[in-house]
Amino acid sequence: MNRTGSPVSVSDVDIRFGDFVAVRQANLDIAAGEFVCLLGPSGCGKSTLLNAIAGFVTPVGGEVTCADARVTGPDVSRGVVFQSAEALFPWLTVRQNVDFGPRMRGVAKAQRATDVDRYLAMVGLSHSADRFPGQLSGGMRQRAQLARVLANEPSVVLMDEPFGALDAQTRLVMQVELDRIWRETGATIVFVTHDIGEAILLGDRIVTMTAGPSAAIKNVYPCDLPRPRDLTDPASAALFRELREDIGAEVARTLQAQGLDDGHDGRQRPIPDGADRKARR
Ligand SMILES: Nc1ncnc2c1ncn2[C@@H]1O[C@H](COP(=O)(O)OP(=O)(O)OP(=O)(O)O)[C@@H](O)[C@H]1O
Repeated sequence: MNRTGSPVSVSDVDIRFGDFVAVRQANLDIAAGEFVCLLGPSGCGKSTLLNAIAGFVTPVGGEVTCADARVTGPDVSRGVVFQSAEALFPWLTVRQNVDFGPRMRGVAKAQRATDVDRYLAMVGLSHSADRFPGQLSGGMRQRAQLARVLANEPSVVLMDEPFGALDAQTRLVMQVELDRIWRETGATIVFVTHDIGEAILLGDRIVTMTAGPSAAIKNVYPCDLPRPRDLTDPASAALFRELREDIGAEVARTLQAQGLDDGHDGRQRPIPDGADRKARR
């Protein structure tokens, strides 16, 4: 990739949908080349904040800047990888999907061929270049989506639960691969997830959000554990517990607001004696 990562700045951002306040007063400075994970309970506003950075959603207050330029709409310099691989064009092969952006941008054919081969190799899809998306597994489709985004040489890659629909084993492989690809490209990555382990495996910083409506940035956890990371090492396990308490408190607030409070506070409780034990086996 020719471009290096760009810094992103979210300043006093308020986002509304009609009367509904989705995000309020969000502030976050992301350094060039940093990997930041946005973590929070379902429906809190992670995707909404990511969409504001992408330029799909316009804040009603504050601003988002990328490389010091105000974000006013989508741009190829900020590539988005979605959870659903339906973002791929089903009528094009993997190679044609990856080639699409550079072709639209008028990159010369010979250059495109070299670049597309490079990105397909980077995501481990060289052998499937001539297959159609419908002929790929879920993990392969997400690799293809990532290659298609990288082919546009973005300085910022925005990922919205990209591995959320994958089985646990494939997800683990993809997390390791993404860690490697991020280091190879130097892109800034903002990654939305509700999976605490995934955030610890990937993030330089983990940003938690409060439950919505009016979601706010709650805490920022620096994570400088050596890579590749191991969730079973004591430092990771301690961070996992801290994050579980943080997110658990927000889940409890959501349940309370919905009148569904079960006393859940993010802490592990002992398994009660009796019949309940059977249900948990
Ligand atoms: N286009 C929209 N119009 C109206 N409300 C919206 C719109 N997009 C999102 N919302 C609302 O904003 C809130 C935040 O949604 P968002 O998708 O950002 O949450 P999330 O944290 O990404 O959730 P999940 O983890 O379940 O994907 C939700 O209450 C949602 O219903």
